[in-house]
Amino acid sequence: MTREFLKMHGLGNDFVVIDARTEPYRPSDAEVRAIADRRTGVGCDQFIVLEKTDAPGVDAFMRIRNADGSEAAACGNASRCVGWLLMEQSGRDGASFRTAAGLLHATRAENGRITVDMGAPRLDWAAIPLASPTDTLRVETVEHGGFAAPVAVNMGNPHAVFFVDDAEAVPLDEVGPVFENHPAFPERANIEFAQVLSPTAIRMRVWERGAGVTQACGSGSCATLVAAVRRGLTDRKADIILDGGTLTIEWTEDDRVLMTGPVALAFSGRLSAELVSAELVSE
Ligand SMILES: N[C@H](CCC[C@H](N)C(=O)O)C(=O)O
Repeated sequence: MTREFLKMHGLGNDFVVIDARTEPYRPSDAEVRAIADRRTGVGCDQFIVLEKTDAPGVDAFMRIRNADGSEAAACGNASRCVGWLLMEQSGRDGASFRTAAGLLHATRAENGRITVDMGAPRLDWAAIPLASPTDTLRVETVEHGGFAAPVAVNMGNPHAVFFVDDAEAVPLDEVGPVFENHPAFPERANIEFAQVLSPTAIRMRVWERGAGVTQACGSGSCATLVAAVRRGLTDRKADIILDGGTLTIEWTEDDRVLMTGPVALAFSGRLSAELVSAELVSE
């Protein structure tokens, strides 16, 4: 059995997308890792499967898997790509789809960009989650390597946002995994390093849980804006300047986080039967 896929990305954060709404598909961790492999597979940061849902007005359930096979409940860049795909298929200017974190709504924005309402941030220590009761505005237990205590934010997935003077100088490959796997984060965490440039602009680089350094992180950009506002560093709407480009994030007064940015469809293809049953191959 082979599977058609689409290769998409949001600012270089790339995805293999499979529409399994008519033929269910629940790949094993090994299959996901094999498909995500940049030499022997298609290569991607996240593997996205659209699953059938009977909920009225909801077009699909979006299953998110990191390159390491782990499942995540939010992926902002993939949400924009899936929102665009669903709108292209329906001919409508909006799409609603569900993730493990809740219901998302995508709409068209100007210049071919897509806006996704990523919902309300979760700010309580237990919602991040953190290992013990902690002030999420300054998580002291995570201090390491000269980096001041981060802000913890959950956007459906856990994030730790470190504010730094120079984002370019952060040794991501060295400190990323230390913080991702820090015992303060029982479900691990996505790690953002943010340099505030102005009240409406932040330079941010990211080490993603389950994927490592990526060109962009949509949920991480949302978490970064929320963290900056909580610290009084920016306005409630700002541009997040990532390695792969810029996202515009707004934390509205009625507690919704709106993310706007581009989407791209790079190519389509077909997974070989060997790749789809990678578990057999890797045994
Ligand atoms: N690595 C994330 C999932 C992908 C998030 C990112 N690609 C985005 O655009 O939000 C996690 O394990 O929570």
